Amino acid sequence: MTAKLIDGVAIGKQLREEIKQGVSKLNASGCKPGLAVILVGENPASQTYVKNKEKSSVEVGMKSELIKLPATVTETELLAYVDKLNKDESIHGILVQLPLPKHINEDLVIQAIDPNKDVDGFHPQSVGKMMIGQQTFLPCTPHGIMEMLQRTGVEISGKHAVIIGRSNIVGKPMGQLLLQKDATVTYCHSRTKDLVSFTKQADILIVAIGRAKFVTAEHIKEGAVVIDVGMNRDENGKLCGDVDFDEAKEIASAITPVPGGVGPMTITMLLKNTLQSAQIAKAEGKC
Ligand SMILES: NC(=O)C1=CN([C@@H]2O[C@H](COP(=O)(O)OP(=O)(O)OC[C@H]3O[C@@H](n4cnc5c(N)ncnc54)[C@H](OP(=O)(O)O)[C@@H]3O)[C@@H](O)[C@H]2O)C=CC1
Ligand SMILES: Nc1nc(=O)c2c([nH]1)NC[C@@H]1CN(c3ccc(C(=O)N[C@@H](CCC(=O)O)C(=O)O)cc3)C=[N+]21
Repeated sequence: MTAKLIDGVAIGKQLREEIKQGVSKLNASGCKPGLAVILVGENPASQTYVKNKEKSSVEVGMKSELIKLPATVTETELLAYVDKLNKDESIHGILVQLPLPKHINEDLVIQAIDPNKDVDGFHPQSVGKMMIGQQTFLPCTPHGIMEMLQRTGVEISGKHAVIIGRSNIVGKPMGQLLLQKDATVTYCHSRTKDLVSFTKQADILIVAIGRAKFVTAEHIKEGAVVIDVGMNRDENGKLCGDVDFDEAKEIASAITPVPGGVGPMTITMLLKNTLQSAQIAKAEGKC
């Protein structure tokens, strides 16, 4: 069996067309949605993602502001930048690229972001609202995955979704969103014993670990839908996911590639959240 490819670029493109129309409507009324990204340090991978975010936001007609700070920036200085962006009426979305250097308390920085501008959906208020199903900004990667599943016609209700990874930015919220759509959810992580026994039961397998080609044929049930969140380099320095794509595609019914799967959807959802934030500001007479 050869799996159907879930094309994040194509699905993202469709969505970005819709976003572009929303942005141009706002622009015509004199309100330009603005996204600010704070990047601390010189991590080359982070720089690529941040560049992609900047390029994409400009493509849909938004204002994009990149604030690059040295790895030596103090927590106090960083918090002052966040505060300035909180007060800046031309900015509707604030994203602080993670991870931050060890001398900075990540939780403190995330909590400092105005929840109304928390387009990453990482603020405790956003997380809490998501948990109880209230309207809020949803974290971009899991939200993008839900869009991909829905737009591919994958049935979620009653299915067993198994997630490998329990980070605050991917694994944990992923489980919540699937649960809200009536999946039965299992979380696996580094302490899980006999991982294969769980993954083999998955109708939908979401992999967010950060280890190149960790998931192989033996983990996957025939006909499963496999979503690969991983962003790694293989032994030749080539970008690859957490799933061994060549093996998995013979067993799965549908699968996301890396690159070209979850990554582009993450950025698309960031744009969607920023547009939504600007629309709310507009309705409140603040844009
Ligand atoms: N495409 C995109 O848009 C995005 C891609 N990513 C990529 O996704 C991957 C995961 O990111 P993130 O969630 O932030 O990563 P984290 O490092 O924060 O979390 C990794 C998770 O995987 C679990 N894990 C690690 N090793 C194993 C193992 N051998 N068996 C089972 N579970 C394991 C960890 O378990 P434990 O909790 O026990 O330590 C942890 O819960 C990375 O490659 C990252 O680059 C991330 C965000 C967005
Ligand atoms: N505050 C915060 N929010 C994030 O959303 C966030 C973060 N920090 N830190 C890092 C992770 C990672 N992440 C990615 C986004 C896009 C691609 C992406 O566009 N990937 C392309 C390829 C990129 C390339 O060519 O290197 C693809 O998969 O096709 C990947 C990874 C967002 N993250």
